[in-house]
Amino acid sequence: MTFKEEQQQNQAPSHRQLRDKSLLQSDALYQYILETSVYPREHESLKELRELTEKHPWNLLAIPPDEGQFIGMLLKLMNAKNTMEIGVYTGYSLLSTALALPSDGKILAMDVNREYYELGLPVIQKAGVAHKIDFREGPALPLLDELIKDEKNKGTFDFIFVDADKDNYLNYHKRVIELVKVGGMIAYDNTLWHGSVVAPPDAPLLDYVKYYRDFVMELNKILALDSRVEICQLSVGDGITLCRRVI
Ligand SMILES: C[S@@+](CC[C@H](N)C(=O)[O-])C[C@H]1O[C@@H](n2cnc3c(N)ncnc32)[C@H](O)[C@@H]1O
Repeated sequence: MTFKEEQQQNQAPSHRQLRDKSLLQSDALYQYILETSVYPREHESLKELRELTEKHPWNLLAIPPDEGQFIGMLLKLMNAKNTMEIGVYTGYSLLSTALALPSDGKILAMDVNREYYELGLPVIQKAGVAHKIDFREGPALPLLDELIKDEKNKGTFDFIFVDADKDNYLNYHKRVIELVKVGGMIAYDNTLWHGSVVAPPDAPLLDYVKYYRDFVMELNKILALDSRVEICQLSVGDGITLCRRVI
């Protein structure tokens, strides 16, 4: 089936388009994964946060629960302690990270909008992990520039999750590559961008999907050629590219 035909057949909203972001080909399969792996083990507070924000108009922005579970597992395997998140929204990925870090773990979290963060904050506090979070409100680029000015910050982060404005991902990459440690990881979210990275130029895409597609494709091209990182692009959620810094 062509991309166009697939789009036309998907008039009714499915998890791929609306509530949960996933590139899996059937709603039933996605539901099966949730029911057999995520939901029985999802931390009570993640469930609470998901339920609290379900009706928020931008809830689609949050990573899906299977991706949260994946990030949590990855952080534990890496023994990550010092992390950063660019793009917090109401905090689903932030809480997934905070729960996976040790009690003295840290997350430097940035978002232009504190209101979104504060919506989920009570749940994060109730989970007893708010002390791990240092939230900074504002555009991430100047905050990163400030961090880089201080040599002491360079090469100190175990894990950096980038999930904000896609048209700035390359600008983020230029900066976070200096902040992550050799052997540490940067993870870029949405690198398959609703599957649009392989859509023909005339595909009937939503405006915001169309607008960011070229930026995402450019990022993918550059990451594939960047010898400073070893990459692994996974079709989890909307696509996540893991970049392990090697030099
Ligand atoms: C996709 S959402 C993040 C979702 C979040 N990681 C989660 O899983 O719940 C993107 C967020 O990036 C924030 N954002 C957009 N542009 C930004 C910028 N220039 N600097 C920092 N945050 C930005 C938005 O306010 C929004 O909350």
